Amino acid sequence: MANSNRPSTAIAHIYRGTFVHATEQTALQILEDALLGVDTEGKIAFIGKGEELDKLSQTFGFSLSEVTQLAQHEFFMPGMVDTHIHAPQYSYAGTALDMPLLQWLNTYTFPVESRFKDLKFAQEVYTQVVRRTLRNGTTTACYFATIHTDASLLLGQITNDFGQRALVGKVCMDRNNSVKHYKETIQESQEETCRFIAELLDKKYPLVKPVVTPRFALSCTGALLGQLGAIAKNNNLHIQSHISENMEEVKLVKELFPESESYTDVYHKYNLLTDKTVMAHGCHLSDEELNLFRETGASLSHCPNSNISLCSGLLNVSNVLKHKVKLGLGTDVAGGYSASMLDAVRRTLDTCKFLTIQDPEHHTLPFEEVFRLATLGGSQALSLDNQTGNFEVGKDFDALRVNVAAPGGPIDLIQHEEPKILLEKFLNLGDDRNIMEVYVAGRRVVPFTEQTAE
Ligand SMILES: Nc1nc2[nH]cnc2c(=O)[nH]1
Ligand SMILES: [Zn+2]
Repeated sequence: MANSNRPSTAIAHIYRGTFVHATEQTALQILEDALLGVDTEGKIAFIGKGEELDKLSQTFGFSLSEVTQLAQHEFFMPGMVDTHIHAPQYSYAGTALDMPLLQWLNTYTFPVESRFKDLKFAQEVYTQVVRRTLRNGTTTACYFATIHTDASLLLGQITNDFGQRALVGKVCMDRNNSVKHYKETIQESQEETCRFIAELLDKKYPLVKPVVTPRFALSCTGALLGQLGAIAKNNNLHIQSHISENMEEVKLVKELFPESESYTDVYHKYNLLTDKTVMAHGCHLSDEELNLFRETGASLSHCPNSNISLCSGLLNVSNVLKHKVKLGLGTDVAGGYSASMLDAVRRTLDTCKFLTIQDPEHHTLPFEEVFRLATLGGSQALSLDNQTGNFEVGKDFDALRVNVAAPGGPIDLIQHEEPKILLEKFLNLGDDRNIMEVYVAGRRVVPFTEQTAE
């Protein structure tokens, strides 16, 4: 018999077990013996209690045999959001960490990135980075590509093929004094950015969007920054860049843009600080600059592995949160040597502890708060929190099925642990062996399918 209250979209999957996620109100909410239904469009249709099974099955029209039951040491958590990662730099991840930022860019980064004119090389590296990040639980990634439009479009295609949610940016830079062949004229940068945006949007990939990407103030003339601000505004697009990562960089920005009051003011002047802007690092921002972030709705991406590896600085996360600036975590491959967001979680906790060692008054973040940053916080930082970030009815089902006791995995369970302890163990000790399945917008994207396998 038809149920008159039945929702119009059919239910495709129902899961029963433990769900952990963050909300606006609580950094960690644990739902034990919960039921979650995903509709045929990949959206969360309902979240209820196990005891409501009969009622829910009638309302939503599914049979009890369709319910997938999680095992004892399993839980679902939201997919993680990498708010800052350089896809081409994956080619040398884990190496070249012996220099500070500006020397590192000139010596390693620019020569490698200039090779991405070669689409075959780009295809190889971009396929590997998308596979690796997905397998490690990154359901959403905000990518820098290179200055090459066609290779950047290819990165968009690869993320779409694998089913990863992504913002993809063709890098813009019309200043480069050290590797002279790796830069554009202002006209090329502007025209190619427009071509990149138009062609990527034309593909109508459901989960992949373009992001306007000035590399950073030192790589761009004021005129280019102004044009990119206008392009973003006219097309209502996301913006990403770097800010205040290292002291030498901050000093040079002051010299290059003497008319601006601060590094943040440089971007603000050129309309690059909006509620769809994410800036990486921000280690050396003043409180006034953080206020400007809050006022404009721009967010920060905290990239602790990179900040430590390149000796750039230590971001005071508590101070950023105190200023109510939106904050997510980023791997910043390859300044950060790990492409795993679990590493970003751990390095975030380490950085807080370094600050507490320096000043015992410094408030160390609980792991629950860092869990929130890696999931909901990241989605907010990318202004994608109406689609992803936690388990709310109406959002897309972006999720990791975690088995803390996965056979052959890195975690030994000695006692009968409660869900909060299982999550803490996974965040501190787990790896991709514990991530049994990854879902993006309701579609299972890990394990890889025949189409996405090598
Ligand atoms: N970490 C990092 N900082 C940057 N600032 C400008 N470009 C880069 C980059 O590629 N990596
Ligand atoms: Zn970066």
